Amino acid sequence: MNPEQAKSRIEELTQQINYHNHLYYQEDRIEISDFEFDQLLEELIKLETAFPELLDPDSPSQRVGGTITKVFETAQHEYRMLSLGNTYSPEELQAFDDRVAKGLGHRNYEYFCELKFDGVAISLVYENGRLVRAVTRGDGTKGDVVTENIRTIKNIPLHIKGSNIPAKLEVRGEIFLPRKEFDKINAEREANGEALLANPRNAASGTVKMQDSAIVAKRRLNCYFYQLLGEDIGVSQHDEAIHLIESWGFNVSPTYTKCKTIKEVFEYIENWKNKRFELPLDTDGVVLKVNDYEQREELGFTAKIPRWAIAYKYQAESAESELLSITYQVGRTGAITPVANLTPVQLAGTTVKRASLHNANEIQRLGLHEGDTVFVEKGGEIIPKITAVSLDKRKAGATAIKYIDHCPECETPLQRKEGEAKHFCPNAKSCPPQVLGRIEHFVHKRAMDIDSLGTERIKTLIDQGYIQNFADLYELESQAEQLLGLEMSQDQYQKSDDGFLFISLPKAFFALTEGISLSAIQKFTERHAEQPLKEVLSSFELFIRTSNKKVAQNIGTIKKLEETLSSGHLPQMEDYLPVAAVLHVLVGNWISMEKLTSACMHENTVHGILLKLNLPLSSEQEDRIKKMKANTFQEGVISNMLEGIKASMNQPFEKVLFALGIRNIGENTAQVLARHFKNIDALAAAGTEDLLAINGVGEILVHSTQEYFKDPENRAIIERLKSHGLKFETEASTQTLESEILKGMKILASGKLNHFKRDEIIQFIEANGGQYLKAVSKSLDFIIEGEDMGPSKKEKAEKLGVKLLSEAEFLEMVGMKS
Ligand SMILES: NC(=O)c1ccc[n+]([C@@H]2O[C@H](COP(=O)([O-])OP(=O)(O)OC[C@H]3O[C@@H](n4cnc5c(N)ncnc54)[C@H](O)[C@@H]3O)[C@@H](O)[C@H]2O)c1
Ligand SMILES: [Zn+2]
Repeated sequence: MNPEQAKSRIEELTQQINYHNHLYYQEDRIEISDFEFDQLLEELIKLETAFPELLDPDSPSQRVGGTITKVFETAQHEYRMLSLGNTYSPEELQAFDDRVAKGLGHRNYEYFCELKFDGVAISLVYENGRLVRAVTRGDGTKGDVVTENIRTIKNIPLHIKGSNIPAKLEVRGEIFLPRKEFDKINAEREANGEALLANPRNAASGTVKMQDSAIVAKRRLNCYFYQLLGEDIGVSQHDEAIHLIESWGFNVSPTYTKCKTIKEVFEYIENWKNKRFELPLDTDGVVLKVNDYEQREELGFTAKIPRWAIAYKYQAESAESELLSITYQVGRTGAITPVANLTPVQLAGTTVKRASLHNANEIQRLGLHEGDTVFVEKGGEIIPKITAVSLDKRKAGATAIKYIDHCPECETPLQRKEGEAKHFCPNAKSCPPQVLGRIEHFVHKRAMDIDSLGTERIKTLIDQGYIQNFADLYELESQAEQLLGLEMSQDQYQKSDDGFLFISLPKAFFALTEGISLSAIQKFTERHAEQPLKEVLSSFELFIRTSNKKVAQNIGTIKKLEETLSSGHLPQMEDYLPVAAVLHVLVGNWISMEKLTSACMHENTVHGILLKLNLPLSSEQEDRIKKMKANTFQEGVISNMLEGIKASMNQPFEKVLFALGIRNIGENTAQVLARHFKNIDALAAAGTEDLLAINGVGEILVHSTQEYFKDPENRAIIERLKSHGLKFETEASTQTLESEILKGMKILASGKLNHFKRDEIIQFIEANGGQYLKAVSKSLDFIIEGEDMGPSKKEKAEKLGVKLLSEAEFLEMVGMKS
């Protein structure tokens, strides 16, 4: 490559890297994997090394990738917050160790190793044991002050206790969102019809930079600490520092260890390669650091990274597998997700049987054909993905995968919106997973809070036609009697094309016999799965003779079953028995076969059939028939459920509004809207202007709200809910008299107030016509200065010429002089 070519390639790389850095740090999004990003950076560094005259001091190779935002105050870091060098190759890691050895004149040294946590870096400054400031890494020199948000993280000490705590110290760590929390948030977002968070790292980063600490608190972020800094911290080794901060109550990941040689480091890396997936958070490598602080000083820094530490990053593992089929899942919002079913392979320590395909574009991009051999990769994600197809192994005559055009759950033709990657089922009103999703959202703890209604129960009530939307819940009471004995899992049933009900062999055998356990019967039927039904029946007789005490009685029953099957004109199905035949044996002759068969049409469970026939059964017969059923609704469960439904009528308007599941109206928006409009009719009648005037309401929300209220069916559901006594207006506020005394004013409160708690002051300002802003800015009318308002905030306010009012002055102004 000549200097000309190098120059243009360097420019190209710089531009690309800056673009991806911007996405990654400012927008919390990615378009390429970390590996691809690191390759770009490595290429740039190589070129700059080969052509040193082309090195621009502003090159992304010389700078820490992040920047500061304009929303928060900024603070200078006392010690720069650097990045880490990284490598994916053992050879380069060995080369790093050689450099360290050389740099230290081949004296002895140790490495402190721990996992590289995939989150966001944070710096906490403590003065006299009190947390005074939390700052993001920013551009390495200065960062955003996000103290309020960080305070909400439960295991971050606000005061540190212990002896010998330096007057001033700094602790650094990585904030992360535990994978479980991430999944939970996404499940909720999906149910609310909100956009999903891409990965736990982006979610953590976005959360730390949120404007509203109350939402941050709900996200349950966590943090691992890995560094202690300060003038007189009194230790000279890193591991001692870690023990120290641990003893002060900082959360330290238990994964750390000390290694005496690079060989031990390699063992550590190998050891965690698969085990790291069992950790509660995403990790993407191992960080090794020279343990001794004096040795660190000798080794020093480059512009961007320390020379005494490096990150070894794990490459995503890949394996080959065969595509068996594609399942199309219908989400709670109707979005279709294709999932590849694969022959099981071992990957990153787990057996992989499925891989996500995201959407139709992805299938097309891969050019997937039936039965293809594919490469699967598992990175940080929990669900592996297919990265490529092995064309050499494509089977002759294989056809390309054709994407479905009808909903697999309800047969409605699928739609795809302009600019959206996913297909979706537009039948929101009666597509079962969508109905389930809405009702689950409705009963959610943070909505109507009916905790006696779990997913399985809701599903059953939908499948059996008891509810179609949440308004039906309030009419369940009148059907309590029918619910008794309702079956919850219907895996044991099959229906023929014309709607005739069959029951699995094990369940039927279990009901027909006595003294044999269901699991023994299941083992028996598994062993005989390949045999035709006739042979299975005679094998079962043999099984009874050799393993059961009640031989005569049980054989008699099976004989009767054989008779029924051969005499009647009952339909047949592999591995299943007609429910009519089993009931005939159990109930006896006094009900005709015709009646039984017709009752078995278009019913989904034995429970449904018995309701239809309304037979006077002996208790012994009832007991035996019960053995055919799945888990059922019992009396206690039903009364519990009905009580929960009744109690939910007391939920306040904002919860009811949230529960309705209007697109884009999350919990907080519901609160804001409820407070503003006070009742549902005012909200329904609100015009675009009225809505847009509210803080935090944008066009998208206006659109979905208006769409919702336009639909007569939604209005009808609201009317029904109203008639059942649900609250569709706010209760008269007990807190303050509403006034317009603060009308049009933009206000911030900072520091500790005596008269108000944090959320009270916000409520108070809003209830009196003012607007609460969360950061110091020019547009503020004034700041209410609390007891310990931060000096930097104060300075900024003064610089911008924003007026400061003491709490007493503010109280006087609103006529609440205390
Ligand atoms: N995919 C993309 O488009 C894209 C874009 C930009 C950056 N990135 C990725 O971001 C990373 C670059 O970011 P970076 O400069 O922050 O470097 P880095 O994240 O690779 O390394 C530095 C950071 O590691 C963190 N860390 C985690 N565990 C640690 C531990 N045990 N000890 C010390 N530090 C620990 C610290 O927060 C530190 O700031 C690369 O991994 C890169 O692949 C990706
Ligand atoms: Zn559907």
